[in-house]
Amino acid sequence: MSESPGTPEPAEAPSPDVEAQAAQQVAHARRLDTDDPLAALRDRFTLDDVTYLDGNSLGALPRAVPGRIADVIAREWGELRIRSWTESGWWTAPERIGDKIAPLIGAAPGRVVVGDSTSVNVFKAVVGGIRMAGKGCTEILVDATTFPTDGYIARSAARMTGLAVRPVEPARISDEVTERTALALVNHVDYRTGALNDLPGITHALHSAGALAVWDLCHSAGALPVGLDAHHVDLAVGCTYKYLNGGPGSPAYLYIRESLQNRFESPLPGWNSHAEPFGMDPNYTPADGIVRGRVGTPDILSLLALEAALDVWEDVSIEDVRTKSLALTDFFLDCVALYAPPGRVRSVTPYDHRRRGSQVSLECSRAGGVMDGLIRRGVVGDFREPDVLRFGFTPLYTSFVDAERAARVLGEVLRELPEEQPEPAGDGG
Ligand SMILES: Cc1ncc(COP(=O)(O)O)c(C=O)c1O
Ligand SMILES: Nc1c(O)cccc1C(=O)C[C@H](N)C(=O)O
Repeated sequence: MSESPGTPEPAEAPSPDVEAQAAQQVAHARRLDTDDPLAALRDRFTLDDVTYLDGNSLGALPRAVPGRIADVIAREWGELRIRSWTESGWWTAPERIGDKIAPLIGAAPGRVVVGDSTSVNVFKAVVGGIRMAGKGCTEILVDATTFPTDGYIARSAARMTGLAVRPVEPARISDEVTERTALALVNHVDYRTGALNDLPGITHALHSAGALAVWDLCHSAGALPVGLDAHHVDLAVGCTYKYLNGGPGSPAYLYIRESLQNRFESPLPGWNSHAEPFGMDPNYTPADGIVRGRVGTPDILSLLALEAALDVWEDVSIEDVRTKSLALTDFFLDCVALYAPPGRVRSVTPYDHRRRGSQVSLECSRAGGVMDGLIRRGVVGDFREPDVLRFGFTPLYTSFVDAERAARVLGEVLRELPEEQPEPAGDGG
């Protein structure tokens, strides 16, 4: 113990014992990479010497994207110009690319449409869901731990439709839902802790009370099986710039359960969702099916970059991705336990596989400074207020060597940046 409170203790060097164990861990990581059936996919991404563990915020660049976008710009836009809406398939891209995402989230073709941001799709899903709910409904439930944008949009949607909003922890939703609940909006994986919520169980409980289930898949799509159709989810949204690697600001998607599609009344009924968009009818008639989820002219460059990014998934099973994700996060947690000075970090990500997404979040004092130190040494994760270090594992390109290196460098940074000491207690006078 330090003799003078408030004075940081000198950094401790790792013991020779830890160094020997580290050599063993490196060898183990190499073996795991050699045996990894997904290892070859890493070459399909542009990566460098940096250990990139921030794919849960912005996925890495798939190598196929720049060439595809160069062709879209030079040929489809530069030469074909307006003809590309039909000849290059621009007009139908939102549904076509929706069908490419569909198998990754357990949806049949015709249930996913791509376009707009996640926030805009949350608005469509929540208002569209409220419009389909029973007449006596007076409230919606919102995941109390949600990424903030969902909460902001849900509160605005509720105000517009005259319903109340009740924040509820995901684990309590099944007990809190009542016959007055129109729907619940829940994050599948918590952005801060990486905890995986029980989509089948919560969806079932909502349905038993007559409410709809609306899921935000931003932190699960592309990292683990979702099973939207199998679990009868009503509506879902998600972004494509994290584990789907679509690029900064790539368009989000909306899923509508097949049996609800022709009851879905969009709160943003733009001309692209009209049954006859070129009829120029002043009266609105919604298109059949998932096309109803569209709004206005799609962002073609981003949409086609996403389409090229999704080619990486050809022949990849989401179950294999999940197996690797759990192995990576297990291995990282083991390495952190070995390298981090005792008591300096605490995982807020569940150890139970059934409750874990594809990131590890470590609570740590001076987390912002610790993440700066990691980034300076070439390990990129991120920091979320007030004290969480996040490390995202993208099984398509993250290796076990990455996981070991990140934990080892974390140990070094923690030893160099001693814990904040509590203020000395005053004498009360
Ligand atoms: C769960 C969740 N929902 C929504 C968003 C963002 O929404 P948008 O794509 O509109 O920025 C994020 C991340 O930015 C998120 O983590
Ligand atoms: N969407 C982002 C952006 O436009 C800039 C920076 C970060 C993001 C993110 O995706 C943040 C992310 N959803 C999170 O979990 O914190």
